[in-house]
Amino acid sequence: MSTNVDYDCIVIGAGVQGSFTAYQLAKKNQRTLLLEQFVLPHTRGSSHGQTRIIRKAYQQDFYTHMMEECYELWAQLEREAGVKLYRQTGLLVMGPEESQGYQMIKNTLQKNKVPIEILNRDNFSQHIPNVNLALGDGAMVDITAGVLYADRALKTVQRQFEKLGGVIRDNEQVTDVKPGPVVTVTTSAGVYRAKSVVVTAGPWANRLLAHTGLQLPLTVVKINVCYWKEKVPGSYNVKQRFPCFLLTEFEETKDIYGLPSNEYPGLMKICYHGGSETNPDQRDKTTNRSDIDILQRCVACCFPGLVPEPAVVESCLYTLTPDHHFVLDCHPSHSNIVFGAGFSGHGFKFGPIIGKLLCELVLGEVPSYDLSPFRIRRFQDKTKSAL
Ligand SMILES: Cc1cc2nc3c(=O)[nH]c(=O)nc-3n(C[C@H](O)[C@H](O)[C@H](O)COP(=O)(O)OP(=O)(O)OC[C@H]3O[C@@H](n4cnc5c(N)ncnc54)[C@H](O)[C@@H]3O)c2cc1C
Ligand SMILES: O=C(O)[C@@H]1CCCC=N1
Repeated sequence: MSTNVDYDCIVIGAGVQGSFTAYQLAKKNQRTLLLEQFVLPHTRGSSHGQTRIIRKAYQQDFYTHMMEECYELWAQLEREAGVKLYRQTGLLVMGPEESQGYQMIKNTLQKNKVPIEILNRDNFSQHIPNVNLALGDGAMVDITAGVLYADRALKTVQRQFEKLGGVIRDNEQVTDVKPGPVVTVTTSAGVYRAKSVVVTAGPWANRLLAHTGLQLPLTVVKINVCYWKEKVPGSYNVKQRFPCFLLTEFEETKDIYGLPSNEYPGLMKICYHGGSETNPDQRDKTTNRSDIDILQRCVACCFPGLVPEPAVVESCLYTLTPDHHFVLDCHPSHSNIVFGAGFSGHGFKFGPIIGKLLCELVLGEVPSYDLSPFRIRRFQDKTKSAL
């Protein structure tokens, strides 16, 4: 080990993005430290919970392209660790047939030859029982989509990182980051020096980046994670191959999405893709339930086999960018500080590819994908740099 650094790289934040980045760095023989402020596993950020949707159904080609490789990377991790992380269920996409959002998803899937099934009003209920297709809505199924076992995935990638010689220190909050050719990271327990640092701090990203003189246009919102009881147990169950779903519009508001009942017996997860702004350290002090009113109307209208009142409500955080695209970049003044932030409520499925891309940025390699949709220069006047 060289005398003036403790690690080649320090990754700050052990959510899905930091954990995959640390794992990729260790695979490239980088001596890597992964720091986490809470005791692992925890439920205070964005990566907790048992399930997430994985899909290629996106409006933008660039996400669909990244997902092609990402499915392979998930499968590779499953093989390496000998665990099952993905279950194919398909994703039912419903939305006003003529709307731009619905048509853009359909075009992207067709253009990229993703296997899909278009359903019409006559064969819909035969394929998808217990769901009402709203008048004027179209329906299609992204066949290869499914469920990722999120908590298990996080634990698995962290264990694989440690097997590669990586070090995880949890219950250790980063309190300062001093930029320079060698970056000095101060925590609640000590001081570490590294050639480079990756900030993957989720809802706390701006708090960390402030030490480096950078602020991104990020908004943190609290999501009410709602579970709905099946009237007939099993009718929306993953074992019955009930699909995940995405409703691109309901009452002209944001998307609504759901996953088959799985983690809690007899309860299906259905959430509104939005929430109210919060301070991540005060998450439980604020409760806005206006989204739950919308969800109740949606459940009553489209899911007649569910009790239209949530049986369980949990909390999770989104960190939103203005365009809802991720931020993957190097610090404008310190190229050895790399960050991944603003995953805008849809980043989990991309974990393996985000890890690969952030690792490439650390190593100064040409990124495997065009990063222009994710660079900070797109924000122009919204990015505050004190340097
Ligand atoms: C309800 C909900 C449903 C979702 N559904 C989907 C889905 O179906 N499919 C999908 O692909 N995505 C989904 N997402 C989005 C996805 O879960 C997130 O994009 C992803 O988890 C973000 O991960 P992250 O690593 O950036 O953040 P986090 O998981 O929040 O990780 C950041 C970590 O940094 C740590 N940290 C912060 N500051 C410090 C510090 N100073 N010192 C040390 N550690 C620090 C935090 O404690 C935290 O552990 C959903 C999100 C939510 C909330
Ligand atoms: O990322 C996902 O697939 C889910 C569903 C759509 C909205 C956000 N998260």
